[in-house]
Amino acid sequence: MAFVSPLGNYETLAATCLIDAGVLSARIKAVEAAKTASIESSGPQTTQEVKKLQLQLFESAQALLQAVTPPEYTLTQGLSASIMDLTAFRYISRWEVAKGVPAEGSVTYKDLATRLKVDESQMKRILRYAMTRQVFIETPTGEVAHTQASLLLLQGGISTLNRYSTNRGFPIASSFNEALEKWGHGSQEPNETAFNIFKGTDLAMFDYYEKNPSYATDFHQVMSFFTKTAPLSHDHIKKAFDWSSLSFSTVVDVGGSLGHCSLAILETNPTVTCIVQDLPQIITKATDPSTSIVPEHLSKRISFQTHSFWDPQPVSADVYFMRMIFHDWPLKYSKKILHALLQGMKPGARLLIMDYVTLPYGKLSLADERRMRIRDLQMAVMHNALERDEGEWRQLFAETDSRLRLVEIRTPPGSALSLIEVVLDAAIETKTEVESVVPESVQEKPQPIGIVSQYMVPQAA
Ligand SMILES: C[S@@+](CC[C@H](N)C(=O)[O-])C[C@H]1O[C@@H](n2cnc3c(N)ncnc32)[C@H](O)[C@@H]1O
Repeated sequence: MAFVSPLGNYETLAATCLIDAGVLSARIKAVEAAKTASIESSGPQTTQEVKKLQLQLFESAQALLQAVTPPEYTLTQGLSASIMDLTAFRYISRWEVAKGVPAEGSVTYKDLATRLKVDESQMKRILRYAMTRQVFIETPTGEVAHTQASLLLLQGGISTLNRYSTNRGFPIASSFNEALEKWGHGSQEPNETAFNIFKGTDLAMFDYYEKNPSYATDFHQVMSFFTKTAPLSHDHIKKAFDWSSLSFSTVVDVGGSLGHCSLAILETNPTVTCIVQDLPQIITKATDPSTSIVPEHLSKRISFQTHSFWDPQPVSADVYFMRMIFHDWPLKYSKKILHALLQGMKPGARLLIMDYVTLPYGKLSLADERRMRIRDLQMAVMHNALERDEGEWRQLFAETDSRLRLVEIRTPPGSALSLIEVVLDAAIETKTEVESVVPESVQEKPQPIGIVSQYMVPQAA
């Protein structure tokens, strides 16, 4: 007898949709009424509120849809749809179809095909499929017009992400099985991945990017797009830790890219200085006046240093900040990063890791659960890495060095990332890199319970 997942009964799920729909409609009506009466409706805040309610309804509807989806659908028709979504979006992105359609009004298939220099019949079939996903629409006179979704393809961030997902993400992920066949199951080597099969390279992804900076551009654009989304907003960096408690401290931002996180930290405390470390290509970009993102008023308190986190940490600082670094690396390599960092850390120094902390299966809404699992698999196919739960974070610290004490895990409301605060205790013994067994002293030592409060996940990362 198959296990039927407890998704709740149909009436409850449908009632939730009805309530959410009612609240959303009422809010939209109130906003419209305020506009008609020329009453000041509070602008972006109102738009945000409506979006939030729309998202709530979308999530309730997904839960209902999931409950009523026939079991065979996901494995058959649903799968065919996923394949054709990717095929159509890949075509649309490659031949920049969105740019050929006027933002207002419509265009005939013939004129559009001529504009794009493609075959009209092929294009029409692709677009008619995409229309089933609300991307473009056919007007009553048989012409092509934009929908809200297709218009988004004219925006930098979303079109870059769409191009990256269809051209890179999809072909890379589809090589996952080949990577396992070639290198075996459970490899922890970052150069034995689906990415390596896809590119035919023996370089790990970030090393490949260092050697092929133009190829890396898309990735960095996608990262910068994600950083602007609410769940990865810099505000969470400011709120996750009491930066004002630091006095004339130096923060080393390891793998800090162009320094965007450090800039957020600097804004919280005028006595703090930051050193951003990253690979040579990135530091060149960060310090080149034409690509630097550092505003004049913060330039005296931030510096950049070429440093690979595989090498001993050259700076002895009060605080080390590492955001979205460890999720790119499996246990074996994360331990190596920590060992190299420990070379520069003095007792009492703090390591602030801002990264994902996954929750046990089933603790999140279906939509959030799915987003979390997507990210985890992205790490698997790109790097043989993973998103960690609290136990896996504890394991990483305990297996690296018994002096690394996890103080607390905090998740600011609305943040996809948690702040994991770790202190280097003054202690007796440092484990060597080759040892991987958790020593008895650590097993017996009561660990503080981490606080994983509100947990939200972004669209992807
Ligand atoms: C996922 S990005 C995170 C960037 C930034 N910390 C943030 O939160 O947006 C990973 C960063 O690690 C850097 N990186 C990769 N390998 C590195 C290495 N060996 N040493 C230092 N930085 C490295 C990459 O260049 C990139 O900037």
